[in-house]
Amino acid sequence: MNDVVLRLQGVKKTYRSGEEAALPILQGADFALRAGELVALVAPSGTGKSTLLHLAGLLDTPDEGEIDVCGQNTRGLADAGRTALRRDRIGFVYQFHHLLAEFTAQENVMLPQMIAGVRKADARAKAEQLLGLFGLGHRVKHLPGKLSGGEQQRVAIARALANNPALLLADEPTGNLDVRTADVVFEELMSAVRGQGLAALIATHNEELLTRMDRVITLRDGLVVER
Ligand SMILES: Nc1ncnc2c1ncn2[C@@H]1O[C@H](COP(=O)(O)OP(=O)(O)OP(=O)(O)O)[C@@H](O)[C@H]1O
Repeated sequence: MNDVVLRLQGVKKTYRSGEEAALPILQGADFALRAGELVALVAPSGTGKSTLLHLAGLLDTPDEGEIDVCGQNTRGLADAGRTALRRDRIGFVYQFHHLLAEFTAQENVMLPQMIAGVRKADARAKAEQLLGLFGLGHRVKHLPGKLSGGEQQRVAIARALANNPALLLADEPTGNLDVRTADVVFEELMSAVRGQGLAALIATHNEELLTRMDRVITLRDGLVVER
């Protein structure tokens, strides 16, 4: 069985803007992530962590190289195909929660499901189940502005898991929280990922959490290397 959920081969990405010198970030990156694997991406600021996550999440396209998600090659995939693959297979968690302020916690978790065509009652039940998993059963009707930072980030994680993705990508998911809350939320994120057998690639600066990951990778000279 091919259980590789994400594969990058020879991925290159250079930023070019106007008169400025071209900025080569990824220069032939290779990486494979298997189902059930939890991998940390730890690298100095500006070396391309977000770039790598955006490419893996099909939010941007490489200049060269191949990116496969769940065995599907994404080169030449039209926008609609990329959007569908992203919606159905990939969950994203960012440093800042990006919840919709005018929707309740529950509605925020329902939304991606309804976009994917899930019936409203089922989306609501799934949202309740996920929010319960993150200890927010009593907060489902709250607007994001009425939740603490840690609670907001838990809702964002629940939203990322709502469509049962095969791949979770997280960019400093607890970077905006105080140390103690960050540890608790990170722990919950990891147990949800493990519980659902997902593959996860998580960019983090938190060295203490790394012992609980399966592998740690870094970026060196535009390449992915094991740390
Ligand atoms: N859209 C863009 N256009 C031009 N340059 C960009 C663009 N996005 C990122 N960069 C530059 O590419 C480099 C890598 O950025 P990236 O955000 O991937 O780094 P990072 O490792 O995630 O950094 P940090 O840890 O600080 O978030 C940086 O120097 C950044 O300024």
